[in-house]
Order: sequence, then structure tokens, then C-alpha cells
Amino acid sequence: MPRLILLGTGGTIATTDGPDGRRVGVATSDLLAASQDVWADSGVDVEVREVRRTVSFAATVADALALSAEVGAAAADADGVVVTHGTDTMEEVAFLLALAHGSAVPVVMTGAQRPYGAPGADGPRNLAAALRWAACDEARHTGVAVAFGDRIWPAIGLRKINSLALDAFSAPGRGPLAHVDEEGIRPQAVPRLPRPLLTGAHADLPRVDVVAQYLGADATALHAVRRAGAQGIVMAGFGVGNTTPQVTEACLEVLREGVPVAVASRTCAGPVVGLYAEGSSDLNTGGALFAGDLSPWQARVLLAAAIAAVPAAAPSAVADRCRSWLAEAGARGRSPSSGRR
Ligand SMILES: NC(=O)C[C@H](N)C(=O)O
Repeated sequence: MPRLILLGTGGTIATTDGPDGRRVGVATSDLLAASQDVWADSGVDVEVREVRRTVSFAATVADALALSAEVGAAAADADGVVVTHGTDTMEEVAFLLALAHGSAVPVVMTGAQRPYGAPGADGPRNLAAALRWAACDEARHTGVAVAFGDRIWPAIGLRKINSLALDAFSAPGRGPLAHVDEEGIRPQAVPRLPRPLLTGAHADLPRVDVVAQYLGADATALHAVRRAGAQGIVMAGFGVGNTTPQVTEACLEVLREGVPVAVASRTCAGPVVGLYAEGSSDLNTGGALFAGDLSPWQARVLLAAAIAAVPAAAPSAVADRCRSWLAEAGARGRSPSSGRR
């Protein structure tokens, strides 16, 4: 009989409406019971562990690392691990779990867009699908995934694409790993699983900030995060990863000072590539890390984890560590490392 461990952390799936807004309060055992009203998969043994009870926009990187340790312990003890979580930061937390996960045991996150017990609540069905996927043979060696809207999405490349709709997640350019619905489980793709980048116990990660680009942006925000102590910076660039000429100059200066800079796109899909003079091409030759098709938020977690993994290393060594991980993960748009640094 497959043995699963269900870790509860909160999120809308565990909220109910109150006078001052939604608050987390529903026990994970009650979420499990509601999911079993959707599909009661007899022959699966589920152990519930309460980890925390918060909305995910209140979670910290330290919370995500603590969850990763809980997931690691659970994976050593079960055939599959399911995590209920808020959706607001799920793409970052799923990605962080993926950076640390190295076994064949599937880890499946899920949540909901509607509160527990609300008319049309999606939590029970999402959790039922997560449990089904975690217990099936096809899920082994597929790493960390997210079950949402009858589909199983890979953690790497995942994005929350809708604030309210039940189809809240996608992995643009990658597609789902499987469909789970009344027809059963239909696997569709096998993800490439990189070796873990986050090894050992970390209570927190180095400070890495995301700086957004917008029409006419100057370097004020970039200088501010440097002064705040950022040990790495992710640019949420235009299009293929361009920054305004003024910000490009400031990024090159930051790189010369020994602080790694990663480039991602503020668009919702597609890779970043060093193509434009005074923009992405200059960033590429200056030694910036091009983060493939990762969202700026996932790129931030990758960069922070690489800085933690190679402490006191030159930015070029941090960028190279990220590049080899991105290559193993099959992230698109990998730019060659710079010849200038
Ligand atoms: N749908 C959700 O779960 C959103 C909620 N604010 C959270 O992230 O906890």
C-alpha cells in the first residue's frame, strides 16, 4: 500500500472568510477528508503533519527552507509527499524545494483559489489530484510538481498566471507533466531533473533583490538594493532581458564590484538572450547570468541558493554554478558565459 505524507502549511485552501478578510484556520486533516469526498482512493495510507498555518504572502525564505527540511524528512519515510500551500508564493517555494530535492520520491504541492467550504471550492479536487499523482508509479523520478486545475505542473518554470481563476498555474513553453481527472492519470511529459543545488541545512539564504525595468527606468532602485546589502541582484528586464542604457551601465558597475547580476524577463514566457547593444548584449558580455525561461522570482531563488552553495566565490563562479544547473534543468535561452570576465 503506497504511503504518503501530507504536510499542511496554510494558504487559501485552509482559509475561511471572516469579518476582516480570509484567515487560515482549517486543520489539514479536514482538508484531507474533503478531498476524499472527491476521489476516495482506498489502498493509500496518508499521514498528516501540520507544519504551519499561514497565508503564503506572509512566508519568508527561512520558512521555505524549513519546509524543505520537512519535505526531505518526509521523503525519506514515504512513497510520496504532498504539501498544501498558498498560491501567491507557490512558484518560488516549489522551485526552492526542487533545488534541494534529489530522490525518486514525488513531491507535489497544491492549494486553492477559493476558501474551504466556499461554493465551488477548488481545494478538495486539487488535493485529491495531488494525492493521486503522488501515489502513482509514473510520478516517481518527476521531482517537485504542483497539482492545480486537473493538471500536474513542473516546479521548474512554473508561474502563477491568474490571480483568481481556478486555472492559476502554467509552465509556459514546457507544458504539464500529466492530467488527472475522471479519466484517470494521463502522463504527458518527463521533466529533466538537475542534481540538487541546495545541499546541507540552511536557515536562510543571502539577500538577493529583484529590480524591475519599466519605461524610462533609472538606476535609483538598483543603487538602493546595493546599499541595503544585496549580495546578488536579479533584473526583471524588458523582452529578452534588456535594461535601459542607464541601468545597463549601472549593472556593469555592480558586476565589476563583484556582485552577481542575473537577467530574467518581465514578460510571462520565453527565454532571455543577449541580443541588443546597450541592453541585454552588454549585460551578457559583462558577465551577467541569463536565467533561461525562469521568472524573475525563480531566478532570485536560484541566485541566492548558488551564492549560498559557493560562499566567498567570485560572481563568475556563482554564475557558472547557476549556468550548469540551468543546463541540467533544460532551461531555454542559456547565454554563453562571458569572455570579458
Ligand atoms: N490562493 C491563495 O492561496 C492565495 C493566498 N493569498 C496565499 O497565498 O496564501
